[in-house]
Formats: sequence, structure tokens, C-alpha cells
Amino acid sequence: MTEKIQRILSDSKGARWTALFIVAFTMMTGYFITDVMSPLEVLLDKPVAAGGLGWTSDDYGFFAGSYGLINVFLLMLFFGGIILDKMGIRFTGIMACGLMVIGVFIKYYGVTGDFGDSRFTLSFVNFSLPMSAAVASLGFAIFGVGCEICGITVSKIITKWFTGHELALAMGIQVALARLGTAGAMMGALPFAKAFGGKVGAPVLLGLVLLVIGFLSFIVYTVMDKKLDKSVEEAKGEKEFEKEKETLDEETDDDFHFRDLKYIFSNPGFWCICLLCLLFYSGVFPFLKFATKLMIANYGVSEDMAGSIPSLIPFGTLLLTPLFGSLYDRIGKGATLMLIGSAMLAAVHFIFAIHILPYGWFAVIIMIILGVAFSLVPSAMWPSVPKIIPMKLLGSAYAIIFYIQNIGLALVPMFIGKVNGADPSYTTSMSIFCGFGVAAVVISLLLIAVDKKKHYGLQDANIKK
Ligand SMILES: C[C@H](NC(=O)[C@@H](N)CCCCN)C(=O)O
Repeated sequence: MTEKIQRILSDSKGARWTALFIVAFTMMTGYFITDVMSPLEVLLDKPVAAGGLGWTSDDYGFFAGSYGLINVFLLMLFFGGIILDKMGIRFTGIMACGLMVIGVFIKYYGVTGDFGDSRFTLSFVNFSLPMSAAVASLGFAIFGVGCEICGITVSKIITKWFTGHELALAMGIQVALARLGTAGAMMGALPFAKAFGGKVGAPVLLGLVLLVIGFLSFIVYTVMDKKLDKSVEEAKGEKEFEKEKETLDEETDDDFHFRDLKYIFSNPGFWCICLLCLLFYSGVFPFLKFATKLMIANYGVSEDMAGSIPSLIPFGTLLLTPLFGSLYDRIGKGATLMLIGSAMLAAVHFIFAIHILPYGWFAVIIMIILGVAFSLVPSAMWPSVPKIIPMKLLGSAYAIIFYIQNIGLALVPMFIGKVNGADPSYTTSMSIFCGFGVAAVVISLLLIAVDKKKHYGLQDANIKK
């Protein structure tokens, strides 16, 4: 057994943590870009003559939701999972990073180009956007395809290196670093734009530069990935090692068959996780897009500080996601962690909806609680998927979960943008977000029941003693 431990690269602690930090950095740059425009709504809606882009809250809602448009309507994320399982990690990761860079480039052109008063109009569906919003949305949608495919690739990479080791902790740390990207964007984008004369393009350009560095770091990872595969190949000949290999590396094309997808689709635990993911994340990521303006409108926070309060959510998750992940590794209770997180999400949005204590300090406390919820659910949800789905289908499984989640990420901001236009008090939108939390609680309870019946082991520790 000891001899075996020295044979695959992923059994070296140093190697697997290095691999993790490299790909986590790539993801972090992707998350920075995802939210770099979230605190900028206050600049975007200024008239063009005043240096803004003249977007309405409806335009902004469309832009925010465009992230998931191609993923959802062209099924790109679904195909991305199949590409990942068929073509492997290296090809898919590089393709995804390339898409992210192209998307941000277009988005940058959208927010900096001179489009005058021109509009993009589809009269047959009564749809019209300022041209800058249309171009930026196109870029964001292409970026969204790359970012989501990169996300499932990174999840598969972590599972490949950490199965049988600190899987949930590793996933927790990756998610935490990604949140650092979100927090950096939420806190830094508005001051950065203001430092450049209120130019929306400045933080986007910064994000583009970071993203290119993230792309380069993924290329470095592909070298490690090759080495891991080689080490597995070398050990392949040894009989006692065969079984381990099956679990640890499923990169070979012949292992994936389309007919196997029915295993995913017929799995009730998988559907519970999909629904929970859709509901929970619909209550968090789209909320972040509107939270800065909510702080100004309902909590009297100054424009300069307003982005810092929602940034407490991702900042809070920095420590807590790995902490809860490590708890899950050692003690288990993954499904219970998801239930508690969902209940906290519902409670927080309920408090926002009823407008009690309209003070900045109170908003800070509520955001911290939301940060805890946003650590609990992801730290347990993502490492639970490999307990339900075999490794060779993991890319497809994560892709389907992300696909369903993207329906929320695309449609909820568009809907909330309209709702906020009609009810600027935020009561309606916060009640909708609260509804997502309540529904997530119901699904978490269902997941606990299904786990009991099917023995997935969601309540068991991940580290085998
Ligand atoms: C790991 C997980 N990622 C996702 O849910 C992504 N589908 C969404 C990413 C949105 C920002 N790019 C998470 O962040 O918890």
C-alpha cells in the first residue's frame, strides 16, 4: 500500500495542492470578471452625456442575465460536459479559457465603443437595448460559456487529484479563492472606475489582463495534468493498482458512453442537487448583481461604500467554505449543512424584504449571515456530487447541474431587473429571493430523505480512515 502511495503524482501532497492553486487562480480571474460590473450599475444608468452608458435597470438586468443565455438556450453547457468527458481536461480547459478571453474582449468593446444613440432592436418580440448593452451582453454571454465550462473542468480536475484525500477541503478552497475574485470585483470595481474618471471600461480592462494571466496559468496546469496521467499509466501494469486507477483517472475516451447518461438522469439524488443548486444560487448570484444599489436605496449607504457591504458575502466565504469543507471531510453531515445554509438564505431575504432596521450596520450583519449560508451550501454540495455519480460521468453531471443553475442565472436577473423597475422599494424582488430560499429548504429536506433511502453517503465523512 505504501509503495502504491508513491506511484501516482496525485498522492504527493505538494503536487496536488500546487495543481489546485494553479487552476483555482484561473477560476478566480473568471469570477472577478463575472462580477466586475455588478457595482457599476450606478455609473451605467447615468446618461451618455454625463459619462454613463444610459442603461435602464431593465437593460442592466438583461446584461446581468446574459451570462447564462448561450449556455441555456444553445445548450452549450450541456455539450461542454460531454466535450469534457470525451476530449479530456486539457483540451476542454484551454477551449474554455479561450472563450472567456474572447468574451471579455467583446464586452470591453461594448462598454468603451462609441455607439452614439444606436439601439439593437428586435421589433417582432418588442425587444430593444442600447447598442453598448447589446454588444456587452453578447461578450458576457460568450464569456459565460467559457467560465461555466472552465468551472466544470476545474471541478473534475479537483476530483481527479483529491479523491480519497481532502476532496471537500480542496473544493472549498477553490470556491473560496473564486469568491476572492468576486469580492475583489465588488469592492474594487467602482473605486477603480472612479479613479479613471468614472470610466466603466477601466475595471473591465483590468479584468481582461488578469484573465489572460489566468489562461496562462491553466496552460501551466496542463503540464501537471500530463504528468499525472503518465504516472497513472506507468502504474497501470501492476495488478494491485488496477482498481485504484479506475477510480482516480477516467480520462480515456473509451470509458464514456452516451448511454451512460441515463444513469445520471434516473438518479433522484442528482435531481435534488440540481434543483437545490438552481434555487440556492438563484437567491445569491443574481442578488449580488442588485445588492449594491439596494444598499444605497434602502440602507442609506454612500455610493462609494455600497459595493463593500455585499462584498462581505464572498469575503466571509473565504475562510468559511474551506472550514465547512474540512468539517464535511472529517465529520460528514453534508446534507444537513445544505439544509442549514438554505434556511439561512430564506431568513436573510425575508429580513431584506420587510425593511426592518434600515441602517448600514444592520445590512452588514445580514450580509455576514448570507456569507455563512453561501459557505455552507457550496462546501457540501459540490463534493457530494462524486458520491452520487461515478467519475467517468462527472463532467457531464457537473455540466447538467451548472446548466440548470444557469437557467436561474440567466432568467432571474432579467426578471428582477424588470421587477425593480416596477417596484424600486425592493420589497417584491426580495420576497422573490426569499421564495427561492424557502423552496431550497424543502429540496434539502427531500435530499436528506433520498440519501437515507439510497445510501449515497452524503452524511458520511469523505476522508477514509
Ligand atoms: C463552484 C460554484 N460554481 C458555480 O456555481 C458556477 N456555475 C457559477 C459561477 C458563477 C460565477 N462565474 C460556486 O461558485 O459555488
